[in-house]
Amino acid sequence: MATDSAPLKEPADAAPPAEDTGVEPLIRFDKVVKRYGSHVVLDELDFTVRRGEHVTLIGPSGSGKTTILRLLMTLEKVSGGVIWVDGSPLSHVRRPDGSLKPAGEKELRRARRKIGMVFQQFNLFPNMKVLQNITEAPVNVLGMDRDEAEARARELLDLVGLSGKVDAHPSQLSGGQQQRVAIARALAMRPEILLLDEVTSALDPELVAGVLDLLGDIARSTDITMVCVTHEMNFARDVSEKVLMFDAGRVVESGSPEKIFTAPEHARTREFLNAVL
Ligand SMILES: Nc1ncnc2c1ncn2[C@@H]1O[C@H](COP(=O)(O)OP(=O)(O)OP(=O)(O)O)[C@@H](O)[C@H]1O
Repeated sequence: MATDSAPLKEPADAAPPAEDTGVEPLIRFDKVVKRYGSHVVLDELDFTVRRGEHVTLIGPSGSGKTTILRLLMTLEKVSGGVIWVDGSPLSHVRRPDGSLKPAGEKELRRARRKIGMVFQQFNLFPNMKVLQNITEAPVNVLGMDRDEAEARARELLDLVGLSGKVDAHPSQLSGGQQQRVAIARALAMRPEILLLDEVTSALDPELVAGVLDLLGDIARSTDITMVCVTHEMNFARDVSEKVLMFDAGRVVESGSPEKIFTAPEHARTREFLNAVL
């Protein structure tokens, strides 16, 4: 992974600005900048996600959607601005005087526990059986009792329709089944936020609908907050309450799926949707 050597800008204000509604959003990007060398990928990006909301990020290739998820997963560090999660800075820690400084690896690891991510390429541990893939992080990161972790893993495998595959290795599963295990693995950490990064892009076409149906069921039956990057516009329409259209590292338009897909206001949104729909 390339590292970003650009110095971190100190945020001017250590308190998150209040929402219009008076309710602090679960996620707030506050003038977030991400640079790779001189390439500015996110340009003073502001957006919020409410608790329990399902938000889809759309936009052309290279507009910064995956970067946003990687920043939220603390796999990357911001070059400027602050990411707030549940009223606390994700990207920073508070000094005793209330000012903020960039978070170190330890704080980032702690922050990561609230957030689960499912990747395009599944990223399962190939040498571990399905059950161990799911119990590994709860046991070793959260310190959960192994029996409890296994009981939870079996419940989750039931939820994703794979209770018969407890002892299989990932290589013995189809792509769709591997992605279901990856979803169970993310949920095993009981995250408040689930990040989905083009989770069906690597699947054979006949497996896509099953995985999307499962995610739709999870969205409807839990109170988890979801941020999805997807090229599946029907999924975005069915599952999300808010769609954010990105271009060149900024939100050019946001709104309900109905508004974005049927009456987009911005020319870039219309161009993008004409190309993908
Ligand atoms: N580790 C890295 N080092 C250098 N540049 C990077 C790195 N990661 C991403 N980029 C650049 O950042 C920009 C945004 O990438 P990102 O993957 O976030 O876009 P995206 O909107 O998710 O695109 P896509 O829809 O194609 O996945 C791209 O120009 C990409 O080349």
